[in-house]
Amino acid sequence: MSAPDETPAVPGPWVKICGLSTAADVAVAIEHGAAALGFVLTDSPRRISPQRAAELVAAVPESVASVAVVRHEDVDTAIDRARAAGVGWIQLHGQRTAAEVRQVRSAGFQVIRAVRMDDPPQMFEDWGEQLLLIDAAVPGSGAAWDYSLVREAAAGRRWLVAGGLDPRNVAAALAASGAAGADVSSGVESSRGVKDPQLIARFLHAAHGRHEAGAPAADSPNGA
Ligand SMILES: O=C(O)c1ccccc1N[C@@H]1O[C@H](COP(=O)(O)O)[C@@H](O)[C@H]1O
Repeated sequence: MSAPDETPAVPGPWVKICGLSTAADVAVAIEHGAAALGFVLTDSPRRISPQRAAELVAAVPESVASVAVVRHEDVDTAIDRARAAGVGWIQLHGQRTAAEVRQVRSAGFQVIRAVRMDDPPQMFEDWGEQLLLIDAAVPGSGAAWDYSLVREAAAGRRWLVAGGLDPRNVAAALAASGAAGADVSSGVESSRGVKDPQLIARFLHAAHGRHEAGAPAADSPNGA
């Protein structure tokens, strides 16, 4: 379980790879510098059981945050699933309240609270979560948006940009938005719900501004 009091100190942006379901993809994400790994415990093509998540989390070092992703579940259910998965973090999507964030924190979890880029500015205020996550207007759609639009509203917050990111646009999205990190699911998949290890590696390298000699450019299709 990884549940530090603050977001782990990693050099560069804090990058989360979401929707992992295989040990091989977990290993690639860790090897290439992911700060956090997301396990989807809610309705999604990427959904896995808490028990499967626990098997994967067992191989995640303390320095990397393991995150249970939930959406419509009530907080008690989210906490039960996260405990069964052995994660230290819960990513809360859906309509949430500050009281729910406090309840999850009181249960011992770090919190990523997801909001939409077109939410009213008060939704970007600090409700006690470790990180805010600002997603597309249609969360999980994989659609890119103008990441600069929330720069002012989110200034002063420690937040992750998400929605439609891929190896080609993540560096520009980080620069335009002022976000402390990025979160991705669709943009590192070869088909819906199927992660591509090469895209995971390219995404992490691009987000961290690493362009190793011999590595295919991140701004070409599929990095090829
Ligand atoms: O990844 C999912 O299937 C998912 C399901 C339910 C809630 C959130 C989910 N993922 C999060 O969605 C955003 C955007 O992802 P994408 O890169 O546009 O596909 C991201 O924060 C994921 O953590």
